[in-house]
Amino acid sequence: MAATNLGSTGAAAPERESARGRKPAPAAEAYCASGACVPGATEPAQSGPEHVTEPVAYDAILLAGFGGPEGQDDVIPFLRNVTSGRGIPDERLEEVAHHYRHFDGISPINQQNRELKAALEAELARRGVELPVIWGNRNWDPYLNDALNQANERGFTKLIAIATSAYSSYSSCRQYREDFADALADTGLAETVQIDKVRQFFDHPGFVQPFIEGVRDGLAELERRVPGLDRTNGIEVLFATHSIPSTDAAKSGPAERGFGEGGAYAAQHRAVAEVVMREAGTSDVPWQLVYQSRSGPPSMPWLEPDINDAIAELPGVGRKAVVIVPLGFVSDHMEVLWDLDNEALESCEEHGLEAVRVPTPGTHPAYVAGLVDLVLERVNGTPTEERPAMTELGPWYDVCRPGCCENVRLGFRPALAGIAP
Ligand SMILES: CC1=C(CCC(=O)O)c2cc3nc(cc4[nH]c(cc5[nH]c(cc1n2)c(C)c5CCC(=O)O)c(CCC(=O)O)c4C)C(CCC(=O)O)=C3C
Ligand SMILES: [Fe+2]
Repeated sequence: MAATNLGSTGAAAPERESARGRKPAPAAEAYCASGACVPGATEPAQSGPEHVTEPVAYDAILLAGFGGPEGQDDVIPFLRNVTSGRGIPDERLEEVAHHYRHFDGISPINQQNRELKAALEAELARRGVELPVIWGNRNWDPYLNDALNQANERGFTKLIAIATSAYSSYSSCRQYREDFADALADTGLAETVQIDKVRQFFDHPGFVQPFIEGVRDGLAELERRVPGLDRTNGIEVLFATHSIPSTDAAKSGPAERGFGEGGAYAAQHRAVAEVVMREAGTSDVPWQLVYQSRSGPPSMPWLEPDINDAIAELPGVGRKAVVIVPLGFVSDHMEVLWDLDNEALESCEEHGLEAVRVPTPGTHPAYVAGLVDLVLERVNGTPTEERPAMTELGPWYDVCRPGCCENVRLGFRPALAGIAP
């Protein structure tokens, strides 16, 4: 999270272990579970379909979250899990811990995922879809391993995963895929359980709709608060997302598609922001994409500008009010509560700017229904041209392309739901 400095202690690309201290899965069978594999082949497939357009009889949905601490005693063990393999001493972790300490050591993220799970179950029931939802986290209890053991006990062998993360990058896509492979290896289920994953949903209407409503309502609220506010000059819409190391950004998305600086990660955010401004009927209002929550050593370049630096510039160009849109986030977790509602809103106050922060999708009915649509797309094998996507970049891949979202700093780990590099 913001203003921390968590460089590793220097060991270059250390051998990574899972949070549970086991070695990663061997590659071949891991790739086969993605459906991208040639039957009988011993080497991972080098090519395969972008979209799976054959129906698949899934047994259950795997809701994969980030995980967060739920009490003061959980905080350091949780941070050790998140930073596992980077050799960061506990004293440095305490710097990050103070955000969590401030909220009694409780991240809201697990409760938000419990609520999302319940909302998904209700929507599935409403539509008569008989797919149970199993929830597991990358970094905290209930872990992905627990979810897979539970799936196995219930006799489920084909799982369709939803990761609570919308865009393409190492942290927001590939790391989930790697952790699926690790969890199958840890639980000894790599031979029996198949995990596929729904496409990244940054431009799915269900994810975008809540932001469209949020921008519309946020602007109306500012116009109420500041009489005579000039929309074309007085307001700035700041689309905020998690900063990532520039090297990760450059590697985000399939290697063969040139997305320019910031890679697919920045391109997807820019494209969605444009759609939101158009659909909210606010194309006359100035906007920009800004980044938050950087960590790592200052010597390492991360995506910029930082939201607080961007805010500081606004009074100089005549802005009196700001709409902050947490475009990179699916729920009001710590990054939103601390880095936006605490730090960014404080920056606005310091610079004399009226500000509103619009809601994240959370359990918005459109978002929940959209996630169910994404699952049904895979159950039914929906043809590419029938898949909704609000930007020209999508509909994104069901099966990630070779080398997609690789992490050059941490090195290669096998991943599910993709084709081998
Ligand atoms: C793109 C992105 C998302 C959005 C996509 C998604 O939603 O998945 C995201 C989400 C989240 N990140 C979270 C927490 C943390 N992220 C960390 C570290 C990092 N995140 C990164 C990126 C992202 N992170 C990166 C590049 C690092 C540096 C690691 C490295 O060098 O490779 C650290 C370690 C300390 C630090 O470095 O600050 C923590 C504690 C929580 C939980 C919040 C809660 O508890 O409510 C959530 C949802
Ligand atoms: Fe993070």
